[in-house]
Amino acid sequence: MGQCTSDQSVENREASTINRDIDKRIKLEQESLGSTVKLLLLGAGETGKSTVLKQLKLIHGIGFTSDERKTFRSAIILNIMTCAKTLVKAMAELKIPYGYNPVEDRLSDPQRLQYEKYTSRISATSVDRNVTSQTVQISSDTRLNSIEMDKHENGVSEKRLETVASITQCNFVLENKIPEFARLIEGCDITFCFGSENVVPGEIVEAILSAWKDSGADFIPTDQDILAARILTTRVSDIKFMVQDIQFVVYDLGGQRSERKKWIPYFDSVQAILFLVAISSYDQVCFEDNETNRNKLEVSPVQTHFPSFTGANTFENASEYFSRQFLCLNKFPEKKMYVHFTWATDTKQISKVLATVNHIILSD
Ligand SMILES: Nc1nc2c(ncn2[C@@H]2O[C@H](COP(=O)(O)OP(=O)(O)OP(=O)(O)O)[C@@H](O)[C@H]2O)c(=O)[nH]1
Ligand SMILES: [Mg+2]
Repeated sequence: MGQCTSDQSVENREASTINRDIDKRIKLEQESLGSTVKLLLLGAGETGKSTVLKQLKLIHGIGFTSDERKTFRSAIILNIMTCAKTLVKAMAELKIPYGYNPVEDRLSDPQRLQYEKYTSRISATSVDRNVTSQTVQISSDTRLNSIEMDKHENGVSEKRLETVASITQCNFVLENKIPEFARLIEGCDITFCFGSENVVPGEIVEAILSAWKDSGADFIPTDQDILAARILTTRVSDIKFMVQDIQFVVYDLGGQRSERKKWIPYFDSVQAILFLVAISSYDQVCFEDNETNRNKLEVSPVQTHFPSFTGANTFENASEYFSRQFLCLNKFPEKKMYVHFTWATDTKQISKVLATVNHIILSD
């Protein structure tokens, strides 16, 4: 009995020490939460939320670990291959020859516009839905090794199409297929074909393929390559950083329809929501590059998709119109809404916007 009592008092003492520790931790967390600014990155899929999170890592000096770079490397290769599949299909359907040079070989205007429209949709339609943070992986699978490459083929061939299709249909990257893939699309003007606004812009595809030829599997993506990489978010990730002695925590949530049910628990004690919209997706064309934009606005006038838009079909008018559409949705005038136009993949531009956002939050 005596033994029992003494055991109980030891247990009680231990329990109360643990309780005290827990209370202390909760108090500390509450104190630190008091000076924490919580932000959510929300918006539909492929609007640039994860890109902004990557930018925050760069801007606040956190950067990417070598494991992260390896994951992005796999994602980039898979992105390129998936885009290439669409590209090769488009070239076949529109009868655009390999070796096509957009400057010297003028396509007929309707053919060119149709092609531009087709390739500008690559980002929206052809990204492999299986490229998620969980599934990106490299495999040296040799099942497809027997594919015979038609290296010296000129012009579009069924065989070439089939080869790209088989290389890209797997849910993982066949690393040993990269050099073959590089040869396969050697005949087309990659920069033009991929454009500057697709999931992986042409310049990056070109750089990656040439790096691959030079360094084989040693290719490590740069920060800019990583900003262009597309990995669909299925896991919430966050980043913490300090601004003027205040801790910011930013959550990146998946924007695909199936992911949006995960948003609800994150609304507690949120200071601001950064809601991202891809302005180009009014019909899946790009707004960022002035020259291309203006061409594409001609192909796909805003009024066709938004009949209430009555202004001249210009970039400025359309931007102003979309901004008004969003501001009108605010049902709570005491809650302020600010609209910023930016390009999430451009670190300089995005850091200016984020500085303004921080300023607004801290002065409220
Ligand atoms: N051209 C252009 N591309 C962008 C921009 N922002 C993001 N991208 C690209 O668009 C693709 C999708 O961007 P993400 O940041 O992964 O999109 P997300 O909103 O996180 O998408 P989910 O995770 O599915 O919700 C990536 O390949 C980015 O590089 C932009 O402002 N301009
Ligand atoms: Mg994302």
